[in-house]
Amino acid sequence: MAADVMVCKGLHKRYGDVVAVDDVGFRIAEGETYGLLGPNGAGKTTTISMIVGILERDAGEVLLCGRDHTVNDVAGKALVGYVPQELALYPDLTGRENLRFFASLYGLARGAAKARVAEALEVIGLADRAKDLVKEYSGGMKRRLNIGLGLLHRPRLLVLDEPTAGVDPQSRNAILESVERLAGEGIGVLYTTHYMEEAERLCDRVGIIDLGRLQAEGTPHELVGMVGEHDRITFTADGDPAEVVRALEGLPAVRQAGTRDGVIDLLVDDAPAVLPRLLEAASRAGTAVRSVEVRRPNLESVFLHLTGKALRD
Ligand SMILES: Nc1ncnc2c1ncn2[C@@H]1O[C@H](COP(=O)(O)OP(=O)(O)OP(=O)(O)O)[C@@H](O)[C@H]1O
Repeated sequence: MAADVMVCKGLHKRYGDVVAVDDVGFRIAEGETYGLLGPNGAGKTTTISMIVGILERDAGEVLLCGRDHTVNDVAGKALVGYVPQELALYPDLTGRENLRFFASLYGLARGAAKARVAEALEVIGLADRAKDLVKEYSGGMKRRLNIGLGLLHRPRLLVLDEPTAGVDPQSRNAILESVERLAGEGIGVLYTTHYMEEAERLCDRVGIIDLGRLQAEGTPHELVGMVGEHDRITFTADGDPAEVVRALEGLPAVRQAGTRDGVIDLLVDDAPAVLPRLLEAASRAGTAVRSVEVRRPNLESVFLHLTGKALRD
């Protein structure tokens, strides 16, 4: 089993009367991408700020690669690459100059700095724009460069706070691909987002946070299984919908069948597996299916189920 790069337990933070984080704990292994998913104000940024050691915790524990990590732990900070939501770039320098400057802050020697800067530019897909001034970059390119800054010292844990919020589709894809590549190289990734499609694509495990508490945790598949919802298939077909329903409702995988505004509506166990048999049965009953729509429960349904809220409010 891969070793843990980060373990936190019992994290707690209060701002006056507001309990921002309440007894949060989870672990991230080498090469694992962990998604912290929650709506605005859920406590994501407060949690990661305590993990990276820029915010004092009221209670709890953070271990990075097995060592206790606090705000005063300078050596521990070398294990973490933190990419905040806000950009920390010099607009009048080029992309490469920004990276070089931050490499010098990390105390990297000239030769090593050059190699790490080239490596970071490649991972974030900006090698061909490295000579351009950052003020001429798009918002998404700036975000990518911001991620590059967090990689220069080769951290064991990369913490990304909503890295794709408000970026164009091309940069979003470049960011997701970079994360996949870094995790493939063994870096542990902590990723916060409102976008459940990103969590479904990237994250090995997801923690759902709301009102400062972890409401559930698991692989996307486990979480979706927890809700216990069925897949839904809706058909439009020629002929009498009631007759089509009669032909389909006896099939073993069909949990429920009915009609709604002339549309046939089925709840089934495993839509992709059962769909060919349904189409066959419909055709045997003499109906031509005109359209089919399949909807499967996803992290959004889990979130709604647990909190009664949509992820993006
Ligand atoms: N410095 C602060 N002072 C007072 N309250 C704060 C402070 N920082 C955060 N909070 C409060 O703590 C709660 C959690 O905020 P946090 O920023 O951690 O949420 P979040 O999940 O990161 O939200 P977002 O998705 O909007 O970034 C919120 O109610 C917020 O208003």
